Amino acid sequence: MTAIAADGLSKRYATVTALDRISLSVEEGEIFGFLGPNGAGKSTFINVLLDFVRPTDGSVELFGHDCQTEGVAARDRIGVLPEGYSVFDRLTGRQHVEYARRSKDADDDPIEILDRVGVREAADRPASDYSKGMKQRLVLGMSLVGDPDLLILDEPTTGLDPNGAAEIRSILREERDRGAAIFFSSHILEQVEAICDRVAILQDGDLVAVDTIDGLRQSIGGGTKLLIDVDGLDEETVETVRAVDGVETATVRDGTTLEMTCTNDAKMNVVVELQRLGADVVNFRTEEASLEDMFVAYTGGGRE
Ligand SMILES: Nc1ncnc2c1ncn2[C@@H]1O[C@H](COP(=O)(O)OP(=O)(O)OP(=O)(O)O)[C@@H](O)[C@H]1O
Repeated sequence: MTAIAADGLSKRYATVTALDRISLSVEEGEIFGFLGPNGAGKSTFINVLLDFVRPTDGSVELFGHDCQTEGVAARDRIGVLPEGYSVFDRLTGRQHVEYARRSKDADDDPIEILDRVGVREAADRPASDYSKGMKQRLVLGMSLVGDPDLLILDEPTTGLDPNGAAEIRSILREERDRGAAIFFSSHILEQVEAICDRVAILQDGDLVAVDTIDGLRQSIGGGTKLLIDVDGLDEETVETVRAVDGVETATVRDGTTLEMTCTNDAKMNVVVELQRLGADVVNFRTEEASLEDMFVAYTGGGRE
């Protein structure tokens, strides 16, 4: 079933278009990453899902229920890790999960939930004593209560060390495998790449790409990056290469390597252009494009 269906969703503030006619859908059983530079509109989109913000135009549904006009039904089956969440300082971890259990009318065992997110040892300590990463784990645990069909997570691995981030990724995979949809925003591209089935890239309120990571790769230079080692590489050479038709990005790595994403047709033209300039090419190789390369190619260099 479709978990999220946005149709022409727009949000305008006085002078800013935070979302510009966004249409996308997220299905149950998939992990969907939401990427974009600062100010792209990611939080605004999530805030419309939660009805903290009202759209100017268009609509969005969760499981077929409009987020604004049928809010209670729309949010009945979701778990949320919001941006800038706060915990109740005087309540223990266990009491937080009990609170989530009551409000969702669920019967999960609080200790099992706390164990799953790695804070079982701190179950009976007040949340004010928790570190930032422990608070993040606790709120993620609360979002899992009641086996929601959709998890909406704003930067779920913020504040976690690499092991913690890997544990959270494995929890998200388990949730996906039991059939839930996972929608999460992140600025950690490696994490998105490691876990997402599909990715959306948002920039200045526009959806510039929605695809699988492989699909994004294929649309940028056949999924490969070209690396050319040039003796005495100078800025003029880089600028000239950048201007070749079909070259999407061209940067310098380690002072001597020209790193580029480009269409397949452009590859030969780049080599020809380098020869014309009299550049001394010492090596030529390709590498699989990373999500970061794709993000730069799509957003023109902006990064969160
Ligand atoms: N209440 C508001 N009033 C006016 N403009 C706003 C408001 N909330 C957001 N905006 C603007 O809308 C745009 C999108 O902001 P949003 O917070 O959704 O971006 P974001 O992608 O979540 O950014 P970040 O990664 O920095 O959190 C920005 O230009 C922001 O300044």
